[in-house]
Amino acid sequence: MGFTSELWESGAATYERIRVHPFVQGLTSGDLDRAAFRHYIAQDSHYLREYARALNVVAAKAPTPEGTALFGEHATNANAVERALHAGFLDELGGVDQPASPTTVAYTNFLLATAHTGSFAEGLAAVLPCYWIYARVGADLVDRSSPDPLYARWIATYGGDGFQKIVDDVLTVTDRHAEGLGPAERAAMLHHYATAARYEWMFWDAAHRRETWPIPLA
Ligand SMILES: Cc1ncc(CN)c(N)n1
Repeated sequence: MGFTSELWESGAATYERIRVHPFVQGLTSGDLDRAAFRHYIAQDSHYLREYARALNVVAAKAPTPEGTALFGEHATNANAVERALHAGFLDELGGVDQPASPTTVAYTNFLLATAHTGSFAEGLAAVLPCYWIYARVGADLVDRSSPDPLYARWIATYGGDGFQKIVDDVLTVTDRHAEGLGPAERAAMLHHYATAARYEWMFWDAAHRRETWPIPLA
């Protein structure tokens, strides 16, 4: 691996905190409160809609036709495949109509702002933790899976070879693109990656706390 190993290092301490977070540990032990999982899935539906938008912006800025096709396809997947998975969960858990939480809004605004205002490299670094951290969490949990069939399904999705292949493709694009970048752009990538990794921790934590807005809309 090339520059992506530096990116991973910039979020490694955050990843360790994600790995031991009670939400993540509760998925594999089966002890996670179903209400927290339901909250997470509902928030993730909001998240994925905006994430797909950010991916489409990254796709538009990609310097090669292959890059444009790859991220465009992933945007479609985030909208279609992952959201269909979530719809299945919500069917079983009971649908929930909740507004995007403060953490969901902050994370998705960060992704969209970085993708729109930054270079291709910057947008790429911002969207990368969403891919990579989920693949790592899935890989860490897949052997133990979960006694809860719903959580086992979630773990199998992100711990499976199909998701890993998607992530490997993005890591290859990232390493290749980073070869031609100077120190300033690499530093910006490290910063955006580490920021998005922290938002990933916050997303699990917000679901665990079932975060809502402290003040309702009037
Ligand atoms: C918050 C979040 N981060 C990552 C993923 C995996 N695509 C997701 N579904 N949700």
